[in-house]
Amino acid sequence: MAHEPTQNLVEYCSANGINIHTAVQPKTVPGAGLGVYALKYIKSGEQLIHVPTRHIFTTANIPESFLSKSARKGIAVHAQLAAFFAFGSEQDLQQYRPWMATWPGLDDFVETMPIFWGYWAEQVLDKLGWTADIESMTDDHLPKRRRVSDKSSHGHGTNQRCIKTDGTDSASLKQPPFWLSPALSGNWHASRTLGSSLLGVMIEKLVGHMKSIVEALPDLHLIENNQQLTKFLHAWCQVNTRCFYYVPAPTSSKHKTKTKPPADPNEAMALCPFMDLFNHMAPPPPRDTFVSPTPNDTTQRPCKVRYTPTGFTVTTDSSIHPNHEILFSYGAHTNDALWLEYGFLLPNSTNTSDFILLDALILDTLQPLDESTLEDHGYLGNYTLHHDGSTCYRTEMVAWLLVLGRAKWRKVVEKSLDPEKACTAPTGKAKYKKTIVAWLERARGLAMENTTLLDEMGGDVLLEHFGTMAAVARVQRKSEEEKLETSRKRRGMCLARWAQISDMVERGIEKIEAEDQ
Ligand SMILES: C[S@@+](CC[C@H](N)C(=O)[O-])C[C@H]1O[C@@H](n2cnc3c(N)ncnc32)[C@H](O)[C@@H]1O
Repeated sequence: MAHEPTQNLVEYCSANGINIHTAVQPKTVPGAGLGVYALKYIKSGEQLIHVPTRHIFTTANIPESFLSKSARKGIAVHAQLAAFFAFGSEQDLQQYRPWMATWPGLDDFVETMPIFWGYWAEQVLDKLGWTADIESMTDDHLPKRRRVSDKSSHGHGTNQRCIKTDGTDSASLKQPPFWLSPALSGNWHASRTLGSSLLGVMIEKLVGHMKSIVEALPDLHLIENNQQLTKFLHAWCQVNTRCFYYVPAPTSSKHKTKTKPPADPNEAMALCPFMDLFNHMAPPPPRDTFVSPTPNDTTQRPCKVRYTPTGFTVTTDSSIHPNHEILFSYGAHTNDALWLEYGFLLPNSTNTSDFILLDALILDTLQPLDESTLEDHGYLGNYTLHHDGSTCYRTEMVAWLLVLGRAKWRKVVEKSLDPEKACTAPTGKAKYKKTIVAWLERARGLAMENTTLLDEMGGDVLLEHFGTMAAVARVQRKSEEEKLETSRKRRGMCLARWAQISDMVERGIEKIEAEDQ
């Protein structure tokens, strides 16, 4: 009987001096691909894994025959790693195959990561200069109907007919649609947009990476050939979701000083066998340093990951019970960031790092002079509502501006006074509360509206908004039924996020209403 990929990986690790605790086993986690489980009770402080430095994969492991030193200049580490795992020669990749065999398939990313969907996918292809003409040279087997991207304008040249996703033939979407959460799309579906969006930033990064690879390795035909383009995107997502922050230790004992980390932390990227199998849990609040945990404290905490000159070490930071999943923390990320970068949402209640941005809703209610006053004092924008319903200090300061008036508010800020104490009007606090509640009620209304609109989407409209990036769809060749099913799943993720946003907003309203007058 053929070995399971996870069993092969364990054997590969053991043969290569990668030390794995005997009570640790990778296995499938419903809804999360593979994960790592405890077979037996594991105490807090036990070492689970040690990966020697020679098995940490960095750009130093990419052979020059694939990418010369001079060609690497100006190519992000992320892009170099992705290109190697996508297009390295079989001879070079062979040694990593038992490890790579445990990585997720293309569908896992394409289904869950919004960069592959609808409007956003079109943005990627447009920025890459992916065109129907190039497309038709490489994909002759495709039915004509699905190759339409004729760019012919209808009437005023604003409504290009253009299929860049696997949806139906339709007018391409000109505005970022609201259906993702506001932080991802930059759009609350209110009159103001948020300006920047997490997804927009990711698209710029991806496109920049791809263009640099096209320049360095033109023979790959990365843009002209859908297979190649898809292969790169797949590897890019593997690297994005599996990398670790890593700065090499000094190479000799003579050079004891630590290697200087790169200015851009994204350049300190490495991949690491087995360690990339751990799923994420939100980081718990920091422990009170003066109180040691009680012996019967059973709260599970993420493992500690440390880099020492000999390699990476993973140690438990709490006891783990048999058959429980052992987890890492990928950092204090909002659910929007987890969705964008990793393609999943944590249940609202478990992500204490979650928050949403209220900027568009708050700025909508301000006069231009209010905005310039806030800007002059460094309070313009970045207004957050946290997962527990608390609003940030910046939001509160805007509410106080509307209560106190500009002149008094300026004095409060310049003299670092407490605005509540500085407010002499008897109805001041009530007005302050009412202002914040009004913003949150607007958020509640939009969340409900957007949910209803999403719920009502069906058939072709659903495919148009949630279709897969055309270049990728042409490689996947899913049936119409499968495409619709995938679109429904994606819509389901959006609905789940809007439900989380609604819950946060409800908690916010309850919290502010419960405050003393
Ligand atoms: C570093 S990999 C972890 C191993 C991965 N599950 C696998 O099958 O190879 C990160 C990916 O795991 C999944 N993941 C991690 N934590 C998760 C969680 N708490 N819930 C759902 N999926 C999770 C996401 O697909 C993410 O992109």
